[in-house]
Amino acid sequence: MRAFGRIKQGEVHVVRTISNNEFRFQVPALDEAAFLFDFDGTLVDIAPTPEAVVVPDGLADTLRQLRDKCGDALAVISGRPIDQIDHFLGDIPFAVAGEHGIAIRHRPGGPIERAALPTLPQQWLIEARALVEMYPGTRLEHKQAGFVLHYRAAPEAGAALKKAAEGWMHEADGAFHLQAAKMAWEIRPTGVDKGYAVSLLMQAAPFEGRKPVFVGDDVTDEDGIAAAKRLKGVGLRIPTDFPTPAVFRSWLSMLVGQER
Ligand SMILES: O=P(O)(O)OC[C@H]1O[C@H](O[C@H]2O[C@H](CO)[C@@H](O)[C@H](O)[C@H]2O)[C@H](O)[C@@H](O)[C@@H]1O
Repeated sequence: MRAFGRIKQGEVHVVRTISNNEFRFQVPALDEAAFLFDFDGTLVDIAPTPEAVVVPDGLADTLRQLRDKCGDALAVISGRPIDQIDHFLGDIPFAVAGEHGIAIRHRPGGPIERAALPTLPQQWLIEARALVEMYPGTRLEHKQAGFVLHYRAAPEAGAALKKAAEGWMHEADGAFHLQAAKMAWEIRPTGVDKGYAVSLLMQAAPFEGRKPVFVGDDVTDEDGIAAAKRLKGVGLRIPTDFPTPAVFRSWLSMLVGQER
């Protein structure tokens, strides 16, 4: 499904899909806005595995144009580590926040700043490795500060993985928490989220003084959406405001003036 029309009345955007559904929201003008986008399920479609994601034709060009038109104020805020966003998007975003805000690179070529957080208990990793061995099709994605148990290829294993993770969270006594993700459970240190990343990025150039427009699709994105709204900006979610990533991308290309 793709958007095929947009009416802009002042700052009100109306996206109409081929099936004639209508989505309305307000977005600041490009010279007043800062854009902070989630990656998986927002800029790109969900794929069977994290590596299988495809950056659709035209997206890089659209994002470059957007960055150009909003004074460089374009960031990607992802649950993925920063190097994976670099792999898919290269130098397109000005800033990148990875691991849900734990790692932030504020400017192109700049250092990656990591939040100081509790160290992941190695015993959980050992147990997680054993667990994914027990359930074929599941997989472990190890991040620096936590890990993800994926069950997209083995949906029937989701409940068992969750139960194990809940046991670890009981031991963690609040230092870590369990995040529901898309066909996955993520174990993350408590204290940093995408809202923190939005707030931090918005404190410095080229984002400072602009109104944040955050777009995401998952539970973890709700913190980014809330932070953008707190900062007098806009928080939009797929599927509430855009039915699919494809419609979101169509809207983006219309926003920068390449009507599709
Ligand atoms: O914050 P995001 O940029 O949306 O990243 C969220 C997680 O995305 C990845 O997993 C999800 O997307 C995969 C590719 O579409 C999919 O196969 C998987 O089932 C999803 O859970 C990534 O692997 C995670 O590290 C991110 O936290």
